[in-house]
Amino acid sequence: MSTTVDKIKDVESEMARTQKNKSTSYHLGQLKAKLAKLKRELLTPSGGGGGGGVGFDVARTGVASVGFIGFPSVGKSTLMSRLTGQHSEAAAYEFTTLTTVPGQVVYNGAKIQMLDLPGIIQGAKDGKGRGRQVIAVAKTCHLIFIVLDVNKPLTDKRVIETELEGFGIRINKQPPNITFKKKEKGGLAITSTVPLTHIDHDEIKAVMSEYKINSADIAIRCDATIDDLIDVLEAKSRAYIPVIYALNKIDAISVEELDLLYRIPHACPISSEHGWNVDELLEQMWEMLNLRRVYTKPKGKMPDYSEPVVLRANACTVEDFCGQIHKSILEQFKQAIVYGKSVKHQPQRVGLAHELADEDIITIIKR
Ligand SMILES: Nc1nc2c(ncn2[C@@H]2O[C@H](COP(=O)(O)OP(=O)(O)OP(=O)(O)O)[C@@H](O)[C@H]2O)c(=O)[nH]1
Ligand SMILES: [K+]
Ligand SMILES: [Mg+2]
Repeated sequence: MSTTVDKIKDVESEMARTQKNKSTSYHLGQLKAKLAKLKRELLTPSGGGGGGGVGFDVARTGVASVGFIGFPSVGKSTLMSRLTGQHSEAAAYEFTTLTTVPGQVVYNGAKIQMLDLPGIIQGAKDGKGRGRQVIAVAKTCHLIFIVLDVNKPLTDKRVIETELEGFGIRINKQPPNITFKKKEKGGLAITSTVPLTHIDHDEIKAVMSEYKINSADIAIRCDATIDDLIDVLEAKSRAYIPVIYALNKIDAISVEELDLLYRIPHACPISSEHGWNVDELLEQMWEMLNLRRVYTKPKGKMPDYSEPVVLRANACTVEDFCGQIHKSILEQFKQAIVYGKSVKHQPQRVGLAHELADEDIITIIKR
């Protein structure tokens, strides 16, 4: 019996043999969908092993977690110790770190968990080394630092990205703007609001049929690729995670070389060893995490600016705020009075569903 890895190789080589043209687009669509399904199978084997594994899952603390991913000896642990004060063993030999090492940074009053992880190597997503367990942890983080050694060629960047993408992580990307609604009958009705330059309807039909969806309304609102469509169908095994490229060891390069590095999007050149530019890295981290600080103002008093309640952008309603303070507040909740960017009038009375903005000030009125 051939293994999933064998099957993947077969499909990949068939795709390589097949030229892309009008008459093969249906077949290629089928192959791409098959490939996506096989890859998912590989990541979630029935016997387990696709998940965190012993020593890899750690208790999550703080409002968000940031995972460190990179090849061995790029300086992840040195960065960890530098940022958090939590000692993580660093040394010149590869695979110094063998498990997840958690630490914490308090930034703008928000507790942020940092996860130093073992190095990964090419082929990690296919099970080389402990790569799968490592990437599985990264997949549950709110932000990933891809740590790169500036002395190594930047092809390393591409390799790491491929490893993460192969595991269903989508880097600095929003979910494709495609929706579909299954129907009992009537076939596929495909509508698009922009011209589709990468896919034709045959390819879409082939993919949908591989997923056994023969009748549905499909609305495409972006110039989607077939991979985008597959990402939507595989939504459960995809994670859209922001990434910052921490370009480490800049103490070892010239100013001219450093200048080139600044052109890489989402990059932050640093020296973990010397602590150079790590403030900038934290600032970028804060931007990317998109957290919201909400200050509590007891009735008739000044707001408490010392200890904000910090919310994530996907859970930032007044209800989420109350939940963070104490569940019992919800039972007595009458309304909230809010000052700040989330309201038109200063102040404004709002209900539980109101979404709060960064640095809003809130007073809860009880019944
Ligand atoms: N020159 C220079 N060396 C650094 C810097 N950061 C780390 N190093 C050195 O790089 C080597 C590896 O550092 P680690 O922090 O152990 O790297 P790692 O990525 O955690 O390695 P693994 O846990 O083995 O994957 C050590 O010898 C560090 O002293 C830096 O900013 N500049
Ligand atoms: K090391
Ligand atoms: Mg390490």
